[in-house]
Amino acid sequence: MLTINNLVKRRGTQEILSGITFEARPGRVTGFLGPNGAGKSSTLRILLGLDHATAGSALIHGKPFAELQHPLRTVGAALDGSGAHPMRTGQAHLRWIACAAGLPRSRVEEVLDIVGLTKAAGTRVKRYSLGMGRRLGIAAALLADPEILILDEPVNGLDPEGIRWIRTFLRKRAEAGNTVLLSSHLMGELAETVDDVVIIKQGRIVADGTLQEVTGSHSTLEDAFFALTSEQAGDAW
Ligand SMILES: Nc1ncnc2c1ncn2[C@@H]1O[C@H](COP(=O)(O)OP(=O)(O)OP(=O)(O)O)[C@@H](O)[C@H]1O
Repeated sequence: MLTINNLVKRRGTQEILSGITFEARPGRVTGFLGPNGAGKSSTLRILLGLDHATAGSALIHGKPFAELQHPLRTVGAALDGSGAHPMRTGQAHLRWIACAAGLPRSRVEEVLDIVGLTKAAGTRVKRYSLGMGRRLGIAAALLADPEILILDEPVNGLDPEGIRWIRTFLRKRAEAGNTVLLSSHLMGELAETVDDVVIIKQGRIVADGTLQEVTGSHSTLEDAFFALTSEQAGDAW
């Protein structure tokens, strides 16, 4: 369970998060959606202990990330890129992380299989496509088999096959009882994947509910998203 409560972040004179409140629950895929610069990554970075909040809290099972007893077993995250050295193979990258985290080597082969990278395990990361890099980032996040998965813009730039794979993968994760939180500025690709939707615009939550609730009277989630996020002129996309 992820609980974000009245989160505020100021950078200099700019308030980039203004009282963000929402939850992501087990067994569900929660889509954290909003245009570029809305504050999605900033929220996720605070949740993962990579940045400090000015006020409010972002808790994982009721605790800040830094206080988790078993952080890797609790939460896995893939933010931008795979984070792998381009000259390393995907397998070597994962073995290095597994070793540092005290996880068995055999788990590397398991996660390579889960993300469909077994055949490319021995290929250097510099030769990976964008989609393969995403899969490698997800594989690293899965190494300790965490209950919670947090992905920042997982479908951005992927081809239809890659998007389909991510959708199926996330649905399976949630159906197994895990909590999945993903951010995106793309709506069309996600409507079939998410159970719950949180929409952020200019550092404020403008909608929060089940997919059906947020879609409301609009014909699609994409229409609802545009209606909720394009009220003011001059919004950046
Ligand atoms: N390190 C930083 N220093 C200063 N401002 C920042 C920093 N990181 C983010 N911001 C600003 O905070 C705001 C929110 O940015 P953030 O990256 O969280 O948005 P986002 O919703 O993830 O956008 P995107 O979809 O483009 O990744 C933006 O105005 C951005 O310019």
